[in-house]
Amino acid sequence: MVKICCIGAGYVGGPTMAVIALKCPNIEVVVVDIFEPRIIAWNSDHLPIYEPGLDDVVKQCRGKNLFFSKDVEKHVAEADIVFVSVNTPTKTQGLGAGKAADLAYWESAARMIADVSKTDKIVVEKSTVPVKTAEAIEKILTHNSKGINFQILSNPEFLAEGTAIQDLFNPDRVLIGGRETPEGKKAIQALKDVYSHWVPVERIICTNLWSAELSKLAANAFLAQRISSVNAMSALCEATGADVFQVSHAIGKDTRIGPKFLNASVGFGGSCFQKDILNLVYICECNGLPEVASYWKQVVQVNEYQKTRFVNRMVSSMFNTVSGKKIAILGFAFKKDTGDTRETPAIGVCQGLLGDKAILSIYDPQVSQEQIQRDLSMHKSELDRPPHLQPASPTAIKQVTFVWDAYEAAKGAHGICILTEWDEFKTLDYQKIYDDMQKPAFVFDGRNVVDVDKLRQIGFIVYSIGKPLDAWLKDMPAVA
Ligand SMILES: NC(=O)C1=CN([C@@H]2O[C@H](COP(=O)(O)OP(=O)(O)OC[C@H]3O[C@@H](n4cnc5c(N)ncnc54)[C@H](O)[C@@H]3O)[C@@H](O)[C@H]2O)C=CC1
Ligand SMILES: O=C(O)[C@H]1O[C@H](OP(=O)(O)OP(=O)(O)OC[C@H]2O[C@@H](n3ccc(=O)[nH]c3=O)[C@H](O)[C@@H]2O)[C@H](O)[C@@H](O)[C@@H]1O
Repeated sequence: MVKICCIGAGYVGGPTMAVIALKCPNIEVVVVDIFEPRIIAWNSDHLPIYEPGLDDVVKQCRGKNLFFSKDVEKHVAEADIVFVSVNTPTKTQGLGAGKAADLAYWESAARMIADVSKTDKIVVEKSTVPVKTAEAIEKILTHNSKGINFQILSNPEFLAEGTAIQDLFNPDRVLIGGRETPEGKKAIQALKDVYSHWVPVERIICTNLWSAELSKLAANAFLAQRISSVNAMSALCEATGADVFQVSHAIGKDTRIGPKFLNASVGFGGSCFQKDILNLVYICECNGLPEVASYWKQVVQVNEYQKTRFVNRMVSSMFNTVSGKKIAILGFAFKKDTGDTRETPAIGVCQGLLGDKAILSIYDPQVSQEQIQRDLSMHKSELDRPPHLQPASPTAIKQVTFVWDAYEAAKGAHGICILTEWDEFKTLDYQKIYDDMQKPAFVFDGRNVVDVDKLRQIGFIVYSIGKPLDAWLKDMPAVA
């Protein structure tokens, strides 16, 4: 029986390995992690991450050919294929701080693989890494290899959170990069054999190592670039009376452009877009390509601008101050159908409002109070670290309360601010909400989920990104 071990039981390692186990009953899959609470949760009825369909997949194979363990070394030693799916956050100190990927967790995993291995292994880069990482990993493995043959493959993951199971069941493509030697080709074939249990062969793309590594960074950069492009247009729409929804629809009908990823928003979030683009920027700079670097950097800068613009719009609409005013924050996760808050635009928006002394009442159906406290009180560099390296208890912020209901959040509020596109926000009883709010009552929709005309009829002053402005907002001072 082929044995797979995956180092890192996070958003990628957990779901990806669960699907491999489900689709390949003849393969034993063990997911290992140094953070014990996560392993305990994977072995319980309350999985550590919320992902539609995941519970079902895990229930079907856990204990049969899918295992979660903290015994990292034992399972790595026994495996034929070792996936490495550990954190690769942005470096916060030293050379390349603020841009380069921090490969410390990857390096320590590689050293451990070299130490404990007694048989030949295929080591698979599942984490998103800078192009040429495989070369460094190869050096670590071969310098300590005691004659063991390691083949390194790059197999970047393209799943999106909230649709991870669907994406894994039916991927647009699986990408495998490897050395172009006979041993490299054999290793590529071994991994291809795993995926071809359920992925049509024409969707399995095999390349050299560097193309696979760079394609992952490029894919995320292209996706984020589309969002920043449409968000840049949203600012122009507000200034001119055009409607960004109509503009997106019109341009998306061009088959060369396509309709996806053209939703204007308060900004993109998630653990990867920003870090991967900054990493790309750093690689360009290191390769003497400053113009290419500054092109991609602009994607992140427009994203920052969009969040600032949103906060400024809120404050200026509400008589240029939100000091002492209650604002209901609906949604904190970086997108719907996940409880993940990494790099969520909600952090920047809430911090902006708190900076102007607002009182926030936050509701999100999947994010815990503790997580929100951490996000609002801890420094970004602390949040990017693996869980076992984060401070245990965050400082509570007095101006923030947490509620488990959108109506409760909005009671007595001056304004509502929608930061995640949860479906339930589309169907709230906005008349009831309006009746319970201070007047004038404002809605700031950072995800374009509400029916603007209907809410204006109720009496709300509505700001919806990239939509023609309410007469009230037009009279307010210009925003950054
Ligand atoms: N979250 C996502 O949707 C996607 C993430 N990626 C990439 O996948 C990688 C992992 O991301 P996530 O799963 O989101 O991170 P995560 O933070 O959810 O999981 C990483 C896990 O690795 C563990 N870990 C770190 N060092 C370890 C070590 N030496 N030994 C054992 N366990 C260790 C941590 O405790 C943590 O549980 C990153 O490189 C990311 O860029 C790629 C595609 C999608
Ligand atoms: O490398 C990764 O981590 C992953 O990053 C993204 O996946 P994810 O961040 O989970 O979610 P997306 O659906 O891409 O959304 C990212 C952010 O962009 C925002 N977004 C998305 C689409 C859009 O049109 N507008 C928009 O503002 C979302 O609300 C969210 O905040 C990519 O879509 C995945 O292919 C990739 O594997």
